[in-house]
Amino acid sequence: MVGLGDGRRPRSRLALGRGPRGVAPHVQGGPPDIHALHVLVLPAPDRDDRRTLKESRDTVRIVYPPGPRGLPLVGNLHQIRKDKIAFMLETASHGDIAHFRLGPTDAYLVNHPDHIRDVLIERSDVLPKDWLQRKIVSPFFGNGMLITNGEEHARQRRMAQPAFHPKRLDSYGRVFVEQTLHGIAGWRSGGEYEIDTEMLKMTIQNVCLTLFNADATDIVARAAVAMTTIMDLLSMEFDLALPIPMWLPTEHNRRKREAIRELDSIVMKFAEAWRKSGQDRGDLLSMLMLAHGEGRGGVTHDELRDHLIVMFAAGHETTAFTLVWAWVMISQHPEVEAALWEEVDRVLGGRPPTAEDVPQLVYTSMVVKETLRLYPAGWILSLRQPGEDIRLGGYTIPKGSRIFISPYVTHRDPRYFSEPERFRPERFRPGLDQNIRRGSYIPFGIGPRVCIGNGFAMMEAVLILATVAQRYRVSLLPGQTLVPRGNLALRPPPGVKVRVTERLRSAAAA
Ligand code: HEM
Repeated sequence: MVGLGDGRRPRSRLALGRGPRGVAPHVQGGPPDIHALHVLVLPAPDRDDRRTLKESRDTVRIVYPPGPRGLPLVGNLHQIRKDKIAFMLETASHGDIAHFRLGPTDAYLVNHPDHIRDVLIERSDVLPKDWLQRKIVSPFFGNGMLITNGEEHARQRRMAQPAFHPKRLDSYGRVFVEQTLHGIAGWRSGGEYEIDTEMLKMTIQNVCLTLFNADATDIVARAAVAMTTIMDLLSMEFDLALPIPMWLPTEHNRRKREAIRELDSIVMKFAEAWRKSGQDRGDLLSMLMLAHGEGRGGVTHDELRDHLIVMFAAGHETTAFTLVWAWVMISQHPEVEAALWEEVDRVLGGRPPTAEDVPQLVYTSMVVKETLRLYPAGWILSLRQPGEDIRLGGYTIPKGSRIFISPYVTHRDPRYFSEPERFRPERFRPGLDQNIRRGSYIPFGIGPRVCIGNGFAMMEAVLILATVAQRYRVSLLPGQTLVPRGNLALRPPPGVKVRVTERLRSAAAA
């Protein structure tokens, strides 16, 4: 018997924070028609996976780690569909490696920092991104960097890397601040705003101006709607473990196609504009366009589209949602708000920040890091799928199974973060942050697939927070229930309402 108890810990030690044993106080649902469809056409693993899983079971007696009980045929899909976040929290309470089923397929939630490092770093060569997930998102991401594996992934990553070089990031700082100032120029003291919309406007502009040298003013609203539609539809397919073939004439597919067309036309217009000017501006789009051209060993039209879509999609919502949660947390924690104001006033002395100020904005960075701990936009990493049977934490994980890692879950584990539900930026105070166990804090992932936009996002979030906090108090309007939605990204509910008050006035009133 392979160590059944390995790494297991008592259920009661995981503070769940979304109601008893992780059951969220709300229930999310999808349309029942698709669920019915799922039971009928639940996708089996592709032919190769089926063969190898059977081989694995014949040769190795599989001992499953503990996990939540599922139903015949659907496994645990019905629970995942009901509330994914609650399901993952509950699953983690079974142990460091917990087993569940996505229909006929074995799935594992890996929730120990050492095993997480094993999966994402040490064994990453035999743990590529999962085929089902790739199939679901490929109508949108094409063959872009988020979903490719092996040499193709390494090639795409090399191509994009120069756009994220620290020297380039410094030059992006000016854009981040200018766009924030531009965004808040229209604010009225005492006015009420939807902070998610405000943050999305800024981050969409930032990604377009820095990486594509393109002004996105006119497309912000359309892009945000199309992104939400796509993310909701793809997320629904994930919940059902069911890639809905694009040729099926369903309403779901019509909406998906329309939203993809909208975003395609947005990013390809950037490419057209570049073509007209033909100027190398040193941005990502210029690099791709100069390498563009079939037969020249450069990127093809499809590759260009896929690169642009991946960067556009991965590069704005994640940071915007992080900032929304940061404002929610700041407005609920007066001591954090006071420390933030003290820092921006002291370091900036009333002038707008620059990239050079970021190292001095220590507390502001701590606020961003703590926000990313409690509300990591990438709340579940892309699923990994062993290319061979692997041993992990005393168990054999068969080839073809699915491996889940959830920063949201690990970041709330009291073994690695004391009082995990409390918002305490202090844990990231330089010096203290060395106590954080490696592999337990992974908002950007780790290893060869770590977020390429990590430095971009941190600088952007710190500069936006500092620029706004310098001028405005952002207060959450009462009467809102803010339960995070475990979509592809961790989304705040739409329309988070705040009141903004000019800092000088609010100080006088205090
Ligand atoms: C707070 C903001 C962000 C968060 C929390 C975040 C989170 C993540 C995570 C967790 C991954 C790894 C997924 C995995 O291992 O499965 C990832 C990958 C990626 N991110 Fe980000 N991200 C953020 C911002 C950005 C930005 C600003 C960009 C680009 C401008 C970006 C582009 C990418 C790309 C292209 C990948 C795929 C990298 C690869 O597979 O090699 N992200 N991100």
